[in-house]
Amino acid sequence: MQSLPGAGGSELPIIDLGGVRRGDRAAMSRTAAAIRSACTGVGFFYVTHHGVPDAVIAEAVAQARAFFALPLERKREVSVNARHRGFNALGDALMYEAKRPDHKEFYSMGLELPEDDPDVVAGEPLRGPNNWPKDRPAFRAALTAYYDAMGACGAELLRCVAVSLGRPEDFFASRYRKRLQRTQIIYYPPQPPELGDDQFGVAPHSDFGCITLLWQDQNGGLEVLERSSRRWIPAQPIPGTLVVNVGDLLERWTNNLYASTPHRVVNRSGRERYSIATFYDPDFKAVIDPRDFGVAPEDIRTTPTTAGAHILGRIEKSFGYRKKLKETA
Ligand SMILES: O=C(O)CCC(=O)C(=O)O
Ligand SMILES: [Fe+2]
Repeated sequence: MQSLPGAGGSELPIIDLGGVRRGDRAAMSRTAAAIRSACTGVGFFYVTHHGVPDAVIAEAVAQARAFFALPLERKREVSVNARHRGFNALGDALMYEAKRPDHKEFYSMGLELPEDDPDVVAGEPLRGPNNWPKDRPAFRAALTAYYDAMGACGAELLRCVAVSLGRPEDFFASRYRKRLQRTQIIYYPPQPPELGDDQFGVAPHSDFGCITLLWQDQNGGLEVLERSSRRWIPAQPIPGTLVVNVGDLLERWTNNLYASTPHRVVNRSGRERYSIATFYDPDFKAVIDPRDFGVAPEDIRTTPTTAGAHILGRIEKSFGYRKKLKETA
């Protein structure tokens, strides 16, 4: 059952992580095969028994709702900084050649590193402490717990991904010692129909990094471009699951074996939609080399890079605030 598309009425595969999390060897090979099939196909799947406690999710969502309900000037007190930490107002993110900026607000956090961390001192981009609202300790606690639990789930998933690519389970661990994991709470106001068909909550895009783990509420609105049919298929909400997808960096790393699939969000529910996206990405200096997965040097399709250079390059292109930061620097 576990790798069958169509399970639970969804058009995307549903993969059960429970066996792997219990250390069951047979489950590992089954799950890795299901992951390989999903990643070479549609590039998206749901995971069940993902191990992130319901209470951790519920508290992060409650804190997200309370944060976005604050007056704009309060949210602007933690406006996004050069390390890509903090609040982005409506209109701050423009995907690719989209006509209009995304109709969403979001708040980003990452790995909490002190100012005296050697990589922070050395000026490694995107590194440093988070940009926490001052008077909201419960917000910080909830998001930190969520970040850590999602990080554990991401590590578990990548053990399966490693096996799915014929590598030892711990292949990714040495590339994730100081991970560039970014977690974003996202708020999509109800989208008035008069905004038109070229207005999106998130315009069509593919994700920058290796894998994304998404919690979404019950309102729906995420759609995935199925390449074979050129059809946008809904990633309908399924309680108790996360939606997982391959990003551009893993596509590049696997020399296009795994598919980083375009997706988009339109919140037509008439209600407020909340989601939490976790981009579970490697160390800044991690080398992205398809030879890791047995690709012959003459077959490699892209130039070598590091995770940090790739992700930073994509962030620079997608967020208008970075241009403003440079102008005022
Ligand atoms: O909110 C969602 O459902 C998806 C968000 C997304 O695709 C992204 O932030 O990259
Ligand atoms: Fe995305």
